[in-house]
This record gives sequence, C-alpha cells and structure tokens, in this order.
Amino acid sequence: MSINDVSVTFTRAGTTVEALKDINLSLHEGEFVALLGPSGCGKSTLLTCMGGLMTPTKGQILVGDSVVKEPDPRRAAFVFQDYSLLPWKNILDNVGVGLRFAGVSKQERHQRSQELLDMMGLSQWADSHPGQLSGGMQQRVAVARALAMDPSILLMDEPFGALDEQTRRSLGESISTVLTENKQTVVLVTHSLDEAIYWADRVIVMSARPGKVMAEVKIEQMRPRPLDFIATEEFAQLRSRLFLMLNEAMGNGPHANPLEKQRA
Ligand SMILES: Nc1ncnc2c1ncn2[C@@H]1O[C@H](COP(=O)(O)OP(=O)(O)OP(=O)(O)O)[C@@H](O)[C@H]1O
Repeated sequence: MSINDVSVTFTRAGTTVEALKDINLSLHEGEFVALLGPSGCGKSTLLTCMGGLMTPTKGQILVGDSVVKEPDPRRAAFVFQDYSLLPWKNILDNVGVGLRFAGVSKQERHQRSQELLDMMGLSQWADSHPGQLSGGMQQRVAVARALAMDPSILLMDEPFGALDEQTRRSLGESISTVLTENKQTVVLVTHSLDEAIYWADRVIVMSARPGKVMAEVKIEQMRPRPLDFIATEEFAQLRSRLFLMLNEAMGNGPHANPLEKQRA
C-alpha cells in the first residue's frame, strides 16, 4: 500500500479542521507499522482512509495500481478498542461473521473459524458467548474475526486501550506471535510508546494537527519479540528517543508529558 500526498480537511458547522497534511508513506508486505502522535493529530483519520471508509480530500492511497475508494474486507480489516462482537452469537459465529456475508458455506466457515480460534488459544470457547469472556479474550476473538477474511492489511486502532497493563502485555505477546507467523501486514494506532516499540518494525511519529509524518524509527529486533525485550537497554534507548520526538511533535518544552491526552 502506498499513501501519496494525502491530506484530509473536515468542515463542520462552518469550521474547517485540517486533520492531515501531505502524508507520504509506503507499507511493505508483512511489515508491522505503528502510528504514534499527539492526540488529535489524525492517526485514526489516516487509518480510516487506508481502510477505504473515507476518501482523502487530496492525494490518494494505492494498493498495487488500484486506488482505495471503498471498504473491502479482503483488502483491509479493522480491529477497534471496543471489540464490537455480536453478543447474541457464539464465539465461532462471531469469528465467521464476515465470511458469512461473503457467501462462504457454513462448513467452510466453521472450519476456518475453528482454525483461527485454535491459533488464538480459544478453541474451548467456540460455543460460549462474548459476555462470558474477559476483555482480553474478546479482543483475541476480534483479531481472529479480522484475520478470517485473510486481509492484505490489518488496521488496529488502539486495540488494547480498554485493557489493564498485564493483560495488554500477555495479549500483545500472543497476538504478535500469530501475526508474525501469518506474515500479516499491520498498521497499529497507539498512544503507548511501549506498545509501538514492542510490536512494530517501524514507528511513524506524527506531528500535532495537521498531522504530518515527522520522523520514523526502525526497530531492528526480530519479531515475535520475547516479553523481556521490554527490559533491555535497547528498548530503554528507543523509548527515550521516541519520547523526545513525541515531545517535539507537540511543540512542548523538555518537562512536558507528551503522552498526556490533549484532544484539540
Ligand atoms: N468526522 C469528523 N468531523 C470533523 N472533525 C473530525 C472528524 N473526525 C475527526 N475530526 C477531527 O480531526 C482531527 C483528527 O482526529 P483523529 O481522531 O483522526 O485524531 P487521532 O490522532 O486519532 O486522535 P486520538 O489520538 O485522540 O484518538 C481532530 O481534531 C478531530 O476532532
């Protein structure tokens, strides 16, 4: 996927908001990219455009030679913070819901959904309903559902934002393993420096609104990464480097906290 000179401007009640300005970015197959930036800098807007849910005001997004103009679950699947599972359906049917809309037979749907549940360590929960599962387990189901369509790219918008630190970490480790083994191309929007460094091959730092690509940092450590990568010197150095970049992105002095949410 290549994002070429993309700008997005919103107009609401006579007010114009320039959300994104001249974004250029290429994603390589199998690559894991994290988007990091101050609150309101347009990360979700960019993800929405990548998924074809919104057309940029200027510029275009290409997959191969074709312009992304509308959603296509085989090209891009989303995972959001709130899981968005169907509470009245069991876990197996939740995973297969997209396949059902795509006209896949019941037998094939169940087989594919069961394989994904096995991969996510959830096989024994196939007959349960979302309300019987913890938040972390529900998010694993949401990832399985997204992968069921075998999308070229997985778009994750703060997928672990609602979970506690411990769950985020163990979930991060297991999902990261699955995505790496699948050679899945992923774009992750996150506010967490730790999450970006632990997961991504490349971290894109965006400036405050209008969001621009300010810098990018490569994380060389091979994926999937062991949890103790977080305790290494390399991790600490990457963390302080990104912290300072983020601080600069916000136009703050050296003592401000760039991770504090400040919606424009
Ligand atoms: N549909 C819309 N109409 C008008 N303004 C919008 C719309 N969607 C987003 N915006 C504005 O565009 C800017 C970018 O929003 P966006 O949600 O993409 O930022 P973000 O970086 O994902 O924020 P956060 O990190 O807080 O989730 C914000 O100022 C937001 O208020």
